[in-house]
Amino acid sequence: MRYISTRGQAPALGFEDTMLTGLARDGGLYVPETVPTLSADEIAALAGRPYEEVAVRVMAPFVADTFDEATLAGLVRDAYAGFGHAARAPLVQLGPNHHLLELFHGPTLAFKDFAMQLIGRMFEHVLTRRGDKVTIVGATSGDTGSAAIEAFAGLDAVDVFILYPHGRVSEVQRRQMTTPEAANVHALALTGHFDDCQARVKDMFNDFAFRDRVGLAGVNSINFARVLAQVVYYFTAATALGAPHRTVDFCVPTGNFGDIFAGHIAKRMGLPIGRLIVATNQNDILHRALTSGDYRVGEVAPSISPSMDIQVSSNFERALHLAYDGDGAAVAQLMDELKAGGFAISQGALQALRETYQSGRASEDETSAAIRRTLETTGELLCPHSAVGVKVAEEAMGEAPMVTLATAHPAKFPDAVEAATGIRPPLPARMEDLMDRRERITRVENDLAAVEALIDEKRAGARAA
Ligand SMILES: Cc1ncc(COP(=O)(O)O)c(C=O)c1O
Ligand SMILES: N[C@@H](CCOP(=O)(O)O)C(=O)O
Repeated sequence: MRYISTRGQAPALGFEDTMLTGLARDGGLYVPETVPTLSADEIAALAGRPYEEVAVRVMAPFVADTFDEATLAGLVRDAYAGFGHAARAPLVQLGPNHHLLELFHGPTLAFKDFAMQLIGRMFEHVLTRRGDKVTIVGATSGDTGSAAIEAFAGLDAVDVFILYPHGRVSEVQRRQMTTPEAANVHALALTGHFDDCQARVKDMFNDFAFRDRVGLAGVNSINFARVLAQVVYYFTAATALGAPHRTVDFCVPTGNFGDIFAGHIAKRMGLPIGRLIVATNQNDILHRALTSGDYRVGEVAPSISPSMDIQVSSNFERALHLAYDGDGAAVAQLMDELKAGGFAISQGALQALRETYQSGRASEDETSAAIRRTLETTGELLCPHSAVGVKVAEEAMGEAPMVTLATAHPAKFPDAVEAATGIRPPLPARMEDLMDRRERITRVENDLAAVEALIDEKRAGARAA
């Protein structure tokens, strides 16, 4: 399996180097050159199987040059052993044809744990074999960062630096990042919003001198390994609802477009997904782009679903690469235009996108109302991101069963949930002292040189200790 850059100018790589490389050297994102398919019989055989078994069946063809099946199975088993639900990603019925896929039973209470718990182990395995060490940099609007810090804390072969937007994540998210004591993990509070954090991370990858000197690696969905691990739950959910004999729709709370792009990969593998519905909050650039064909960046407006407060949606580049039939030069041109504020999607590419994606948005009031309504009608307490998904899904219901992804636990966003319902969701017992733990807060300006200097300083400090 070879992976190629969406911009067509970087060398093709195998899985191992794709995972360790992060951003392609031409600024693009790695995607599989061809997507392996599963036959209808192979998909049918996944129904009712344990999550770990489905994970191995789905991922093995993508990673075969790096992990044999037995090794992959071991990593997968260990990755999900700490999840708080035997099904790992249980389905809960919300209505006659509407199901919620609960993706928040991992250690940091968000869907990011599905990928991060696994790639933490993949990195450790590969780096130990190579005798190598890397510096991971990541950008977070709250959940990627906490999941990465949990997954990589204490590993000898990695230093981790996570940029989060100062004052724009929930207190639980911030404390999950700032209270771990392991010396190799660092949360840096950047003055700005998530797009600034993500832009500085990409700048660091594009600063080849810095990149090569510190051995830069990424764990955002820049890294295709992240997306791959998220493909699995589309299979467990759809087969539980009758696939491959029935088509299933998915509604996905969306920001950086990684989770929904994982659904696109599942569809290309042969899973009969009807519609992939992009659900955005008031930062609705993706909804506007799919509706009008114009992808134009506006101000990031803070919302009660802060993890989706994103305007420059990284993985949309991967969807564009497919929609432009793999034309790297066309994608590179659009990304250049994006630097000046936005771009128009060609008619052909827009049509191709709309064959897979539909979209909707939820305002702040609609999100709160969805939390309240869902509690009253089903007893399920939603986080605000999942509520955005439920609201959009309810408006888009069709003939096929609908699965809305519940991307985080309500206890990560207690203020928004309490404001909507009067109920303040408690943290699980193992985290109940989170609010009493000591925080390490490091501020940094939104400036590439300042961020790189801070990372250099902390790495030097760690080496001296
Ligand atoms: C809770 C939650 N929901 C939804 C999203 C959006 O997912 P994606 O960025 O993959 O579109 C995020 C951020 O990634 C998130 O943390
Ligand atoms: N919502 C995310 C933003 C980063 O997304 P990623 O999937 O590219 O890591 C977060 O919680 O950090």
